[in-house]
Amino acid sequence: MKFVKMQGLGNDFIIVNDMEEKISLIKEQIRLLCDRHFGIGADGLMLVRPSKIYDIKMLFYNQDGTEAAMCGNGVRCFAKFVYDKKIVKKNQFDIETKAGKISPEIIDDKVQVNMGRADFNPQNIPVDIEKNKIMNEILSINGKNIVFSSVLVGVPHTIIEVENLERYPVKDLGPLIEKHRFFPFGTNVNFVEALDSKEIKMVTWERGVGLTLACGTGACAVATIMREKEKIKDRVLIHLPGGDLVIKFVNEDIFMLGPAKQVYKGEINI
Ligand SMILES: N[C@@H](CCC[C@H](N)C(=O)O)C(=O)O
Repeated sequence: MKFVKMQGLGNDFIIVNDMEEKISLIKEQIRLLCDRHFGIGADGLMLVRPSKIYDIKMLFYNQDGTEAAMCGNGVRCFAKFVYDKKIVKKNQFDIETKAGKISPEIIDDKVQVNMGRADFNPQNIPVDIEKNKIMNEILSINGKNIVFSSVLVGVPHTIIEVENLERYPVKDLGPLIEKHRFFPFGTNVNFVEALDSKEIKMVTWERGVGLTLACGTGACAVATIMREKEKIKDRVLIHLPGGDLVIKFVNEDIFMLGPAKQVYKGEINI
């Protein structure tokens, strides 16, 4: 199988042009391909498929082989891949994903993506709490009360504001919150330190992966919740361990701007 390895802020992906490869991968194969010791190594894998409704279709799988509806850093890499390989021959186009239409624009070595609107409806996220919005709710873990907010940006995200990101037990709490009973399909968990009204520092414990260097949908979710709390306005610079993303709002649409780079290409027996 031919593949390309790409990364967006260190969130790394295997991309397979399935219009040429025509493969069907089972969960265990995806897990093995993403394994950093026994496979290629990646946070996720994407398949390029033809679309009947938009310019191209993206299928996304996490490192553990589970499918996710969307991936923000992934979609930038995917867009750069299909544009560079001339699979799509225009610099602004529409991608069919399981989270609906996602519209990227290639701007030099960066990709700006219209990620659509965030969904606050707890039934859609989903979160098992009977409220209209999940803002500043409390969950208890090991006797510790944690204040959280949740939103759907293609995939479920939970946001926890902390005073000092470096000192917060992200690795201990991340997996416990990811699988907390409030979240029937699990959740990505974003730990956030607000620097001021224009800059935010964050780190994400990703559902189906663990700690990653960056999360694009996570950055959009964090910006959405911080805007809802009136802590930021319509534009914010987000610092993630792998680098920076700019998130801005045009009306209620979320735009994400960031890099996407090919690391190498190769061939592997599956
Ligand atoms: N890395 C991603 C999110 C990928 C999906 C996520 N792990 C999930 O299962 O929801 C991003 O950049 O958005």
